[in-house]
Amino acid sequence: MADIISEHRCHGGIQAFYRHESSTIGLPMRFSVFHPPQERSEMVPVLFWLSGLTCTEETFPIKANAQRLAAQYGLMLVAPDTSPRNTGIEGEDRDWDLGSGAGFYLDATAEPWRRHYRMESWITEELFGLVRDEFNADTERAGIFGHSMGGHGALTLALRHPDRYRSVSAFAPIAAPSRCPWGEKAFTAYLGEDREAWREHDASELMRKRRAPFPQGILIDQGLDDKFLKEQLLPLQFEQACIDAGQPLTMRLHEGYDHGYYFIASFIDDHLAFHQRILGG
Ligand SMILES: N[C@@H](CCC(=O)N[C@@H](CSC=O)C(=O)NCC(=O)O)C(=O)O
Repeated sequence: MADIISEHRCHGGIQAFYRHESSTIGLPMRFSVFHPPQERSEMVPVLFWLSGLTCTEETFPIKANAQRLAAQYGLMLVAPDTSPRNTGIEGEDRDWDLGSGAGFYLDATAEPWRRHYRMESWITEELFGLVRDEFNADTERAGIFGHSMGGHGALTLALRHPDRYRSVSAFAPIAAPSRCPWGEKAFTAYLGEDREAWREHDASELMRKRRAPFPQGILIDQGLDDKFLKEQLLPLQFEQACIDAGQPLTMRLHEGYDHGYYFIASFIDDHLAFHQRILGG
């Protein structure tokens, strides 16, 4: 059972914030849900949003401006927090790109993270089931999208669980984490030194293995004034992997846009329309 933290009328629906005792994480976890007005009378498709480093479950509902069109389409939006919190692990709050706010959407296998840092299982199993059982969500029509670390999460969780998610898109994803400083730091800490294990959580590596699991395509938007583009994000690695795998991909590069939520808010409507085309009806 999830406890309501707060509820707010928004575009005829409800923007809600929840907390639940997660058996997967072993601690309380938070998430937000936009309930569209249609949910009062029918089951609605559900779109999971994964946020980036330093974000919480509040960042997307406050900054992305997604509720207006989600209300029109009748799409539920679920945004989980980005990591466990207050685990007691020494140094969990020391770095903004590791530990709190930086769960990387995988199940850690290395100490001291492995007990609580189980974001993949939480999102794909426990939270997915909670949304199905407690809300009027049709999880047979589920999609996933995200930004930066959350773009990495959306692509990897979709590729690792294609039975769960029928549609996937991303804004400025960390597209080849095995080859960038953010990914190398997180994977070393959470998965250990064995780079073979990293491949199972790297979207570009997974795409080469999975061979085009999304026939209706994948949408990626990337700003060209993004300060993280060249060192951390490496979208061309993913584009090449899609070409090699025969996976249809629309990769849009935008002059003048940076990494932040003004960029996301500028193109969020296109992403909602993309998912609605696949999940709607
Ligand atoms: N503290 C960092 C900047 C952190 C940052 O830019 N976080 C991004 C996601 S980065 C990849 O996952 C974000 O979404 N921030 C939230 C926001 O409201 O913009 C630094 O010092 O550079």
